[in-house]
Amino acid sequence: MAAAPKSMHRSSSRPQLDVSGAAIQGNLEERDPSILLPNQSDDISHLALDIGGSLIKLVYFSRHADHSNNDKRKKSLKERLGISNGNRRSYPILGGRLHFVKFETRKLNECLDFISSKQLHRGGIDLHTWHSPDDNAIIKATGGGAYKFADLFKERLGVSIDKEDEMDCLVAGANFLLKAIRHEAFTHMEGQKEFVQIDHNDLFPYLLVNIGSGVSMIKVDGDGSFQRVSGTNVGGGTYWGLGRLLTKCKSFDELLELSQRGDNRVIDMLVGDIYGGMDYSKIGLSASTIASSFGKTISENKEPSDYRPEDISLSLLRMISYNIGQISYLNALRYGIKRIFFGGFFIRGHAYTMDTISFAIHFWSKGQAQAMFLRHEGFLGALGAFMSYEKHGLDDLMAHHLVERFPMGAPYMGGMIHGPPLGDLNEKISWMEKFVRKGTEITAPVPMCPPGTTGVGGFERPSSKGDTLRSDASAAFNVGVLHLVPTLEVFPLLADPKTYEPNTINLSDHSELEYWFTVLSEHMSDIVDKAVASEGGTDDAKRRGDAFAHAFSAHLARLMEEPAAYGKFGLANLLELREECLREFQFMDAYKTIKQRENEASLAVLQDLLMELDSMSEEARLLSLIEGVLAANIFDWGSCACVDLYHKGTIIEIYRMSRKKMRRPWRVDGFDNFKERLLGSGDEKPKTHKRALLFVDNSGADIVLGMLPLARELLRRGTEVILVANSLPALNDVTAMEIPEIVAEAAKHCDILRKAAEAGGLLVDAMVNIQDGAVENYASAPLMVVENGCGSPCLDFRQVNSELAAVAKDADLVVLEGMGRALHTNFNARFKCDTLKLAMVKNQRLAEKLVQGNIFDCVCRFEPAV
Ligand SMILES: Nc1ncnc2c1ncn2[C@@H]1O[C@H](COP(=O)(O)OP(=O)(O)O)[C@@H](O)[C@H]1O
Ligand SMILES: CC(C)(COP(=O)(O)O)[C@@H](O)C(=O)NCCC(=O)O
Ligand SMILES: [Mn+2]
Repeated sequence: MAAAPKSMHRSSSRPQLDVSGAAIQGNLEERDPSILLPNQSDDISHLALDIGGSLIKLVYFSRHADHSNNDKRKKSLKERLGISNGNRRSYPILGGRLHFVKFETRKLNECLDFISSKQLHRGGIDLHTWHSPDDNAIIKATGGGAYKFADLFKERLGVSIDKEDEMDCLVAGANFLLKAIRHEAFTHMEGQKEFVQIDHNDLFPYLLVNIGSGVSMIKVDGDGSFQRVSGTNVGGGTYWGLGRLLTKCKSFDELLELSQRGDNRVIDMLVGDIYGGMDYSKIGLSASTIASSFGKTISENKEPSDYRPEDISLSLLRMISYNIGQISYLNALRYGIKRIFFGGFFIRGHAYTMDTISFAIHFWSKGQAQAMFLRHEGFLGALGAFMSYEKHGLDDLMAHHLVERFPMGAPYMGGMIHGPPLGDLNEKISWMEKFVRKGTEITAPVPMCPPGTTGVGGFERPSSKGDTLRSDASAAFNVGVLHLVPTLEVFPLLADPKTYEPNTINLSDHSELEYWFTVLSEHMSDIVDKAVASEGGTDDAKRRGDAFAHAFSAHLARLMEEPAAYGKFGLANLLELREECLREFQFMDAYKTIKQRENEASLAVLQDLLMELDSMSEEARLLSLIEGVLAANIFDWGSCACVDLYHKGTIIEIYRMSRKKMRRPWRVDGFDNFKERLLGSGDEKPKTHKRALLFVDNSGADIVLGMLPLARELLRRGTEVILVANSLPALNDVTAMEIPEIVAEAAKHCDILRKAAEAGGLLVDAMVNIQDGAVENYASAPLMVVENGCGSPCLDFRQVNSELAAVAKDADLVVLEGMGRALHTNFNARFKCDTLKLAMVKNQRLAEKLVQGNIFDCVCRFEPAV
């Protein structure tokens, strides 16, 4: 075993920064000196490299200690529900994060500094297989640089490089991405990006074209089964190298940017130039088709400096992209392959490059073959090298284990600031402040005029007009951090997991995107106020609040410009992004005090409500309970309309007003069906539900006066009830952690709840009994709490906590409550069991779109098991 890396104990919510030995590198007068934190490291890290001719790609994994199994309550819940891990390892994979970073190969030193500042080379204390017998740390690496720089790595970092074959790695990386990332591949035609759903059973064979410095073409037939069938020396290095010679550009991005303002007709010889302005229609060539790239320069007596660098860059880019497209097509044809995936950093997410390649494939194959691109384009080799570590278990990863997040990652690019992802909060904020001071929008695009009419083989007009090229730093936003969460699973009650789509609203409709952009922007100041107040309103909190606002605005602006920048992104993702962004700036629970206050106020009137309910007939009570849930769902701090309302009355006043306004029929009214299912009709007594999962929404009146009384009714009828709540806070939503306390308080006023909570192990006193194994002795059906595995106001049933998935197997009733979980997401979702969707619509546009109604209308939708 290697010596343990210098790691520190730190709480998960507020990591400490180890600044011992911190030093500013280089010239202090420099604008952005590098800051090295030599003793700071992630908890445990593993690293793999792909050192290419142009770029070094780094994939590293940081693992965070998992404390979840220490929870006493959870353990007893597991026993109660018969969820056990037995002797087998509970999860085949480690939880943690995969980060993607790149450096220019010519700046290898920056890369070495980065690795050493994060101690990435010292990872793997608990997996001795990742170390060589002589205790030397080993880093897996591929690409030519793994050979060329092996000695340097040994010298500078004291690590040995374990060389992995480049082609093996490319294929392993591509197969992994295509299998594990839901929206990894996309087509790009005429400026339109479209994500492709890959059918894993129908993936092979495909042609993988990796456009790095040079180009490799690999026919892939399966995992580890492939053949490099071709390649070309005219690749990314050619574009960058020739471009540099011809334009004097200092960076690749500058060259690419130039192309966006270019007109290649000045450089390229077109068919029209040869045919006196006419088409050569007999063989299908229009006058604007390029007959000969750079051909026009032969007939003019000009020096290279007489041409505009913009035009040169565009001609070059077209020539090379088109050429690669054409050779790819020929190879696809040669092997009868229909799907071609393009990777490598030459692509650079650049619309024009992708359009040109797609055009070539489409044109030559007459639409038979399709070009697809990959979001992690340049990281295939590095990922493959990472996969080659034995026993990391990543091969078992499935799409539902991965959650992609988009933190403000700019400091990692270009090696300006080296620091750990969490500890560098301060630097992150400084970085935000610096950008704001400079008046530079972080995501500001470089303006681009649509190039003039040019043509390649009938490619009349480059269609990626309006396209933008971002600096490398912000382009890094395209690829987020992949969170590996082994505890996530597909919800087993989904009727058809394959076709399930959580989002109801399609943000690829630009007017929708614009609308939600405005709503979220308008809500910004309120959320910042709450967040800052939740942290005591200190100067530090204000500074973080500002940084959050800038970061989230930057994300919004970025998405407005390029809706597919972060992959397929729905409203649920957008709302979750906001919560994640708050957490990134260490606002762990912005609505903490509001939630407490509302819980207290509601608990104070619970007893009266329960008495009132108990005086009713069964039928009247059921209606009153559902009315209660709908009325109490008004307490939503995420809705602009509701926030306005709160300035006008107390919680109880608003609740009463909301109840008073309840008029049936509701906008969607399936109450009678639900009632019939529960109470039956005539003499027929229906079967009692065995287990109900109640997906709860907001704190305060919503949970206390709405969902708890409904739970109580089900319990009293003999149904086991599991309250399913968020794992992490989102707006004023109640979290799973907060519920036991609320239930304990409510149980003081109600025998039914008390007995059920005791039976469910929710009351701390009751825990003692449970450990005696006295579970069966409880007369009451149990009330339990399970977390859903997410921290968003919406819910994606493809990725829920494994405990929830386990308890769902015996459930025969699902109740989804609230706008986020029942309308924004899952309104159209179908389940294998009876389902009740309850929500008040607190947004006018949504009301119109979804239910052809108005704000504050209610939805009560009952769907019997399918
Ligand atoms: N920031 C950059 N610096 C240099 N080249 C870049 C950059 N971004 C994209 N490229 C392009 O990507 C190519 C390298 O792609 P990559 O997949 O990393 O291949 P390699 O492994 O050969 O370095 C370069 O030749 C260039 O065309
Ligand atoms: C974030 C929410 C989905 C939460 O609603 P809930 O699930 O609590 O009913 C909702 O507040 C929302 O859509 N807000 C933005 C729309 C608006 O301000 O009108
Ligand atoms: Mn909510």
